Amino acid sequence: MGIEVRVEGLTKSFGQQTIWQDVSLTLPAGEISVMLGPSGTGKTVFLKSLVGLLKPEQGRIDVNGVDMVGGRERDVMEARKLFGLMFQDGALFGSMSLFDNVAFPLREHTRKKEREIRDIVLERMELVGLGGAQDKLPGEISGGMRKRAGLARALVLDPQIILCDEPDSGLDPVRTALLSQLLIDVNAQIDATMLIVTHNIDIASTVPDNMGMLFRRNLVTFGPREVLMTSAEPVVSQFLNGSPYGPIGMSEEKDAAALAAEELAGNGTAFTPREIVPQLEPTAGLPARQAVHRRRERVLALLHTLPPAARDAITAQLRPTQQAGGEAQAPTQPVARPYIPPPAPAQQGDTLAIDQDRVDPASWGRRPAAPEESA
Ligand SMILES: Nc1ncnc2c1ncn2[C@@H]1O[C@H](COP(=O)(O)OP(=O)(O)OP(=O)(O)O)[C@@H](O)[C@H]1O
Repeated sequence: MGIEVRVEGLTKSFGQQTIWQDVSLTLPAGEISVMLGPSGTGKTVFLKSLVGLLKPEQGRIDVNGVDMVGGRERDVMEARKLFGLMFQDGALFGSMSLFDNVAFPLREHTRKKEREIRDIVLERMELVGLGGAQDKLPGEISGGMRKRAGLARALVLDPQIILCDEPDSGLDPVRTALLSQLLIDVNAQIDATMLIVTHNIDIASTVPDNMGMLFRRNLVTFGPREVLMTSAEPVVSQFLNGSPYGPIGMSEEKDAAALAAEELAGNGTAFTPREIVPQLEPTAGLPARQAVHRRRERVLALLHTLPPAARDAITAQLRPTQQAGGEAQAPTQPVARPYIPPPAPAQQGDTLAIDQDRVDPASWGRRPAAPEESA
């Protein structure tokens, strides 16, 4: 199971510029969380701080008993091995094949033999739908494939915490929907704690268990997804609705005069309640997400602390139903799948389609057929 990440009172500045201050939140073990926020609000800085690559001036980040801010560098380096990182652009080495890119962390951080490395790399590439593409160079493949290669690389060290920085950037809507499904499927199979930074509302509304938002150097909110989805905060409403009207401007925030002018023109940030889209479920045939059951218990325990709108939304979805026999039973999970048109004919490996055979959990630990065998 993934590891809980506890952030307390975190403040980060670069010189005179405060990026965010007094940020406190907990990423629950094995659950998927999303961090939203306009450009430049410090989401990437937050991810880099979690893994100890940037050092906030104040606060602590507890990962498996190690403080990633003030802990001994040797302990921080050790704790860093618990993380898998997926960067915006895949961050692949252009001169290395996909195989070598994905193998890189294993060669750098372990003493595994090449045969074992090969097995792990091919498994993870298969998991993300890149079976057969191991000899390609990053420059020879599509942006979607590069993302998936980045995800495969993030998975090779069996991470217990996965951080994804804008995994959807540059992807078309279909690839984004398939990527959302892939993130859910990966979580179902390895039960890792995941934090995804994204601007994409489709990912935000269908993938995470928890959501947060950074704005004006502060964490606006962080908690069960229903809290943010039902929030009447103008900045949250504006962001989720993609509206030009509200506190977010081109240079992050509008001044009071600009906001007053919008109000006068009748373009104020009136709250419009939005429908909560059901969360995606793992692809048929994969194990159920273990986090769902843990989250149900956790969220029900903190229900009384949440705003009424969030409480109602959660109660509608989570409250165990009392059956005639008296036994409490969890409600069936709502099923929501984005419409995915049939994939166009594609070259081998040049699609983000989740092929059932490829992601069959039984394939874990089994060496997939080499391209010439499967051709
Ligand atoms: N190493 C650094 N030195 C100085 N300033 C930095 C550094 N890294 C980031 N910043 C500044 O921190 C701020 C937040 O950057 P960050 O990349 O975290 O934003 P973001 O929310 O991820 O933006 P986007 O959504 O556009 O990717 C920016 O003003 C950026 O210029």
